[in-house]
Amino acid sequence: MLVAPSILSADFGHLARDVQAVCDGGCDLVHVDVMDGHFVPNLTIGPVVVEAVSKAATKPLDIHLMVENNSFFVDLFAPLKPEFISFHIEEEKHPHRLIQKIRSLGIRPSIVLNPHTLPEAVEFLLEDLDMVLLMSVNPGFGGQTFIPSVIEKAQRLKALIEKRNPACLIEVDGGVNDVNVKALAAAGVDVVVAGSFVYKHPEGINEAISSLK
Ligand SMILES: O=C(CO)[C@@H](O)[C@H](O)COP(=O)(O)O
Repeated sequence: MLVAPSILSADFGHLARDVQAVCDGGCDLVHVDVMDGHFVPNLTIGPVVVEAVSKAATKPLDIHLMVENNSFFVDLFAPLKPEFISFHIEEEKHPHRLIQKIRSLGIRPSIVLNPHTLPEAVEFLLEDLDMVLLMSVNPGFGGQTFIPSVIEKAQRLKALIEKRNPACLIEVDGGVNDVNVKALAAAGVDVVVAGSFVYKHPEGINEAISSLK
């Protein structure tokens, strides 16, 4: 299992320290939640802060856009050369065009599905995608409770991926811990995002990451 700690649960007063800590602790990606206060009822960080994250990180960035006007935000973050940019299908009229744009910028494209969105919504985009991110909470905040129906959804998505593009990864985000990660792994999930589990683990960040792996 690849692990992408969400820096939303970091101490923003010591952001570089907390980014370095998850990288030193063995994470695979650094997950960055960009929220605009419109698509979701929360506002987080823009390119100035994400540039500081990118300088502190020794692992690739995994940027999750929770915004209106995806294309504008892709342009803002592309110069930071993240590994992935994920955008919500619920907020994009022309997802195939945006996938092509992200790839043309040398970034791996990924689409996010909210809890209610069917996995079939991305079936005919899979061959152009490197990852599909399934939300296991409603986007906008860290520390929420895992929605168990995502496990069945991951199984359905995995079957579509095996048919259309076996190289495409499945990532799950929200309320992930060392218990539900086992069912996620069995369902075919490749990457988990975890914020509070990693940053607030009583035995520390390294133990949290290794227990998810
Ligand atoms: O995108 C989001 C929330 O919108 C997530 O990345 C959360 O930040 C994950 O935090 P936990 O649920 O693991 O605390």
